[in-house]
Amino acid sequence: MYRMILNETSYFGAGCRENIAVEAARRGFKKAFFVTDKDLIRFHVADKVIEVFEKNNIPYELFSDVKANPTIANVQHGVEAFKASGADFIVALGGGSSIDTAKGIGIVVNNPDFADVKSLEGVANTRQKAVPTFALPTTAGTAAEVTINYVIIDEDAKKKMVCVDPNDIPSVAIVDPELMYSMPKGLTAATGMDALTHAIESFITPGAWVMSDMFELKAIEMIAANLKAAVDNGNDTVAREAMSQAQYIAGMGFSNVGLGIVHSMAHPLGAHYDTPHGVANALLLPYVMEYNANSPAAPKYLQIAKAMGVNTEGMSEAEGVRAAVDAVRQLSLSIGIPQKLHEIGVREEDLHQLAIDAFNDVCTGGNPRPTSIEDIEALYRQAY
Ligand SMILES: NC(=O)c1ccc[n+]([C@@H]2O[C@H](COP(=O)([O-])OP(=O)(O)OC[C@H]3O[C@@H](n4cnc5c(N)ncnc54)[C@H](O)[C@@H]3O)[C@@H](O)[C@H]2O)c1
Ligand SMILES: [Fe+2]
Repeated sequence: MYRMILNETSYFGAGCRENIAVEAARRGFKKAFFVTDKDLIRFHVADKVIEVFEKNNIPYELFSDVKANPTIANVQHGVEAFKASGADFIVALGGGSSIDTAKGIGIVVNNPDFADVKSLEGVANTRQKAVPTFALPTTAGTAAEVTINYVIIDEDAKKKMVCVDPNDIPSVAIVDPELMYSMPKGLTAATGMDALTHAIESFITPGAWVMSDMFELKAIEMIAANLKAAVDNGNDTVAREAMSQAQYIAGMGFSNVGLGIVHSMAHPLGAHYDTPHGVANALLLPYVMEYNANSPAAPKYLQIAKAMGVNTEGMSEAEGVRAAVDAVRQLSLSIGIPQKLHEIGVREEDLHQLAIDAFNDVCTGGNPRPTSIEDIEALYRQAY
């Protein structure tokens, strides 16, 4: 048996943010609680949504107390601000950080038993759907606008909590590439590699099936063909549009079948050093792909290589594995991703603790090769 949970309605394409007004009117919503972050205000991305509110006389309350790699406090402040606002729906604009914070807010407002936020970790037993949310991604990476997950840092425990809850899925996704043009090169590169990691991990996870495979292969193909162009020229409208769609397509799959230990290993880096999520994934991905090739997923590497643009005709399974890993490493190098953990401030003496945290991450269950704390620590050392 397989399950697919997706948005009620999704829009794609340049300028599609105008549909905030269409959907709000259709649903009879009166006031928006607008969740975003300070950089998106500074880069005038938030203005593009505020213009839609103003043009259509939609009152809104701005909440921008969200940090990259958001915390429990971000969610709790948001819950208080939402209650005081008189809003009846949420508009979340941002990368994964703003959208995930909005998901946490929407869940806690309608499920007050979980006000501590900590109890939402893993698969929480919430009873009510979140406050209806329209999610507008500004990065082409996390696909948080279509996933049933959100990731919040518990600062006391120094831990990224992965929360999995179908009640949090945004009702409307609005994927407008014009909200992504202002991403600097490094952010475009890192978030694009996050999307590639989603596609590859969920293509080889044991729960993958025909429909998720269809999404993930297409996403890999689109990312391989467009990510470098989007990094090289942020105003390349074709590459930006393709990336905005590719990351969503990857999300349709991974949200429903799960990920693997690239994500398990990336999360503690975010919690301990505030490493940007995409950088952590991008750096670890080739090492973990090599490790996971020793699993029942090995035959699928040929398909990954092919989707990455490699001519795989006549290749053996072992050659397919090599080709897939090489293609990913090459793409990563070509867009300036750091290749070693010591370059991004990770401390060697922390690697054992990081491995324990990674092993206990929710994503570990989706890995195609059964793993252990020792194996994960060895992978961190290899990437060090
Ligand atoms: N919900 C999910 O399914 C899911 C999946 C993967 C990752 N995540 C989580 O998402 C978070 C990472 O999200 P992210 O990688 O999208 O980045 P982010 O939301 O953390 O944003 C990083 C920085 O980039 C800025 N930024 C975003 N869009 C911009 C734009 N268009 N122009 C200029 N600056 C912009 C932000 O203001 C912020 O300062 C992590 O916490 C990660 O764990 C969630
Ligand atoms: Fe991710």
